[in-house]
Amino acid sequence: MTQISPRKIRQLGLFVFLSVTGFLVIYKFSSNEFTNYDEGTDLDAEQHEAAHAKALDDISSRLKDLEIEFANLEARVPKKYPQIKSLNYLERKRILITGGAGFVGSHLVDRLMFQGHEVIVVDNFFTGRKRNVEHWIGHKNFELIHHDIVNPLFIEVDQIYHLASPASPPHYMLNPVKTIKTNTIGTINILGLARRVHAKVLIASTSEVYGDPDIHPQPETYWGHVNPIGPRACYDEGKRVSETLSYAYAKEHNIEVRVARIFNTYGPRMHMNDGRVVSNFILQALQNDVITIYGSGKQTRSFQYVTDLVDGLVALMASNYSLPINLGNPVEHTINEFATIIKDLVGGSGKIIHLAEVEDDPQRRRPDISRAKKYLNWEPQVSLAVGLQRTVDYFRKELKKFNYSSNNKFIPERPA
Ligand SMILES: O=c1ccn([C@@H]2O[C@H](COP(=O)(O)OP(=O)(O)O[C@H]3OC[C@@H](O)[C@H](O)[C@H]3O)[C@@H](O)[C@H]2O)c(=O)[nH]1
Repeated sequence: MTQISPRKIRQLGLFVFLSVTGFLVIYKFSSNEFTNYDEGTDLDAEQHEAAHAKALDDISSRLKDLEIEFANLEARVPKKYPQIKSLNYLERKRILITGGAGFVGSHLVDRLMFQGHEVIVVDNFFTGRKRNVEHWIGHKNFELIHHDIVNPLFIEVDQIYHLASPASPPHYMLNPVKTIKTNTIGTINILGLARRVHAKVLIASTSEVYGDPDIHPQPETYWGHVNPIGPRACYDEGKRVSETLSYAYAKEHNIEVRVARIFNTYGPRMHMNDGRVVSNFILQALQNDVITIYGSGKQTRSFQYVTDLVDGLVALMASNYSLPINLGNPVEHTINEFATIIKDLVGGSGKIIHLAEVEDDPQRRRPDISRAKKYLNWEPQVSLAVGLQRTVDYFRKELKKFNYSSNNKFIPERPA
């Protein structure tokens, strides 16, 4: 497409503006004449009004045409993109990210785009959002496809990061059958694609495969303690099948798979409606609302900042290590402690309260990251204090946008 400079666009805008104004002046002038002439004739008022209405219709349809023309011209103004590395033909890869418009996916998109690769995002926008990747839309290295991976996909790629699935408990519990389909049929479709085009594939699994663990911290060799018919089963069993499928395809069809078991992750671009503990507590504190702990608050979690996870995912894809690898931050906190950390960081006058506990809520969770350290030379770099501050800043801005369009308080989501 021909590129037009912003200066030329401004000139064209001015031209359109002058044309419309000129048109209106001429119309006014001629309609006065018409009225004057009219006074001296037998034209009745009805004809007179009809003539005016027609002229107005003509003007408004011409204005619409000009608006469309102007929008087309605007679309041709080259967009400013973040600076990316330039890779030669051999180094540059075509990389598919399923769920690439989601929270984690979009940060991975940024990383791979900055590295100079071609990135194709596939998302059904169930929990992903266009605005997470909008800064790349139109870039020659970037493509966004609205597609649900429950349906097969036919494209040519070198690598696939398979991240598509709702990850927050209230979201994956909302439509459990769909969550199972995404993690089973969706994974089959992705592994089938990897097989056809000989792509290396990384499957995003989860710490939830360990269920409510009776081994602590959790090494990858632990087989887990999962309730197969509980409310979380659609996700944790779905991900377990996803892992099983990966190794079955690797064995039977000789494809290269990588499996990341992702522990609790937080950071900017989490949805305000995410419903997980980090976004809920921050949003509650920012709005001087009560901070809602589910159950006793003695359950523990270990939180990793999203860019640390992205480092781990990219290192895992690049590695030769094919068994599952935990990616998480081993610094562990009770949810009670975490509520106090957020309250101290954000301030806010809301009390910390306890609500009913969530069914099958894992009581302890902390990754053993010896494998990641040994095989990927990876460990988290961003402290909780730094990561949380960035996340609080992000949600503060999001709330401002929300309050701009609504005067209501934002109420974070809860599991059903
Ligand atoms: O408002 C809240 C939200 C959550 N919680 C509690 O905080 C803890 C963490 O809950 P979250 O919803 O953030 O996340 P969970 O650890 O239950 O699940 C997560 O685990 C790992 C990831 O792979 C998944 O994305 C997600 O399923 C739980 O004990 C939960 O009950 C609260 O006390 N209050």
